[in-house]
Amino acid sequence: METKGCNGIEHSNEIINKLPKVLPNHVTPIVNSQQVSEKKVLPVFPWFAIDIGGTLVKLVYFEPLDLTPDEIRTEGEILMNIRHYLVSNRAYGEDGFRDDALELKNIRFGGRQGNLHFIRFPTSKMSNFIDLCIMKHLHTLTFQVFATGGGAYKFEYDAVEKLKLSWHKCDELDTLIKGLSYLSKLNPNECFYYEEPQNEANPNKHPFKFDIRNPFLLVNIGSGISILHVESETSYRRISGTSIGGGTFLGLCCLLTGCSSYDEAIQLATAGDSTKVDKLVKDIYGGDYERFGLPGHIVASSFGHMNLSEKRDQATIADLARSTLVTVLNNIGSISMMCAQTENVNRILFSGSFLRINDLSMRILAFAMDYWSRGKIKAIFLEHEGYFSAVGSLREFIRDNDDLTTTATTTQN
Ligand SMILES: Nc1ncnc2c1ncn2[C@@H]1O[C@H](COP(=O)(O)OP(=O)(O)O)[C@@H](O)[C@H]1O
Ligand SMILES: CC(C)(COP(=O)(O)O)[C@@H](O)C(=O)NCCC(=O)O
Repeated sequence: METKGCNGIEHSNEIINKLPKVLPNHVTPIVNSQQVSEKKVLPVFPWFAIDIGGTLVKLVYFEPLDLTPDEIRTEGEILMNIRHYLVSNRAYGEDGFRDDALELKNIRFGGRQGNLHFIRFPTSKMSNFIDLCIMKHLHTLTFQVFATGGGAYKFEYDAVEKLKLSWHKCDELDTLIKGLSYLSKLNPNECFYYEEPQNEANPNKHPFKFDIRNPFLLVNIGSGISILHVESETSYRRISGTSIGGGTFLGLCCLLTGCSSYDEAIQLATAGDSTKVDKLVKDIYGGDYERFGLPGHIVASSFGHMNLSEKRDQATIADLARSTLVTVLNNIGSISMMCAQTENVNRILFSGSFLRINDLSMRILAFAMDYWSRGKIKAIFLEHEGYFSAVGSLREFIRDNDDLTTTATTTQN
């Protein structure tokens, strides 16, 4: 027999059988034995946090490796069940995935030793996920959940009324910086840049030694885009934003090419040629527009060829996908550049799941920042792309304020 799974997809019984059976509710909130220092009382396990975004739900789970005999007795069964299902699988039905390449092994988190796991599934399946939790009593594994992203608000009623959870909402931009602060210190390879972004075969990727104490621009490319001027770990302003983001790329690609997933859209874009679709400066000038420093190879008009039927006939779906990507990137690039210049910063960090499996976009952005700033502004990218808010939320859960002693100061643009 097949059963509706985590994301509304079919699970085989084999997987369902691995799911935890009804387990006692964790009725004790933040108490317990995990006293790592005299001052710090940590919550009971399991430790996880959720970021419910406009497109993707990101879930992080900390798997402890240093359980005390006491914890094994009280929490061991629950953790074994989670291990069985979450940690030993890479896919959960058709839509849920554990990004095992991103797993951080044997790290120190909140004074404990363990592995940090990264899991995602589409937000459109969130209701199915809640139903699955009810059906399989998954919500009884924990007492409280720390949630961030717009869905922390949107799904609050369901979480509280249907799952009977103590639901703690965290702001997605506060947690974004909190997560970035933690991972960039923990992981020496977290931040990186391309020395030769135009060299497709070897763009020369290097780790970037990032110091969060110097001001920088953080451009979070999710469904839409938020642009933050971060002055330190405890102070930032959301200076701008644009609705033309990752959701726009994916939505337009689905419309124009008939593709049905982000991975497919990126594959198409990688194979395509945007110059078949976009009108370049040289298509208009026959060469460069020298007087104002516009080289012939840059795009004068995105999709500018598509008014002509013969050009439309020549353009493949891959070309359309590539042009959609380049259009979105040109917009992100020019807004980011303007913001960096206005705010007088020379580092732009790009985060968000739009950059997942998207080396092409990172190279395009890196080249554009370098070219238009004449080498003054550096584009920096992040290995854990869209997971920072979830990690920041997990830090909120364990009240890890080692490097963020107060809630960040924020100002709306
Ligand atoms: N598996 C995926 N499914 C859908 N979109 C994806 C996927 N992987 C990457 N993306 C891209 O990431 C964007 C969402 O980024 P994310 O940072 O998770 O934002 P949000 O928090 O709004 O969900 C999508 O709009 C899409 O461009
Ligand atoms: C509303 C949002 C903060 C939600 O975050 P997301 O789920 O897209 O990561 C973001 O989509 C955004 O900043 N949009 C741009 C809105 C604007 O400034 O025009």
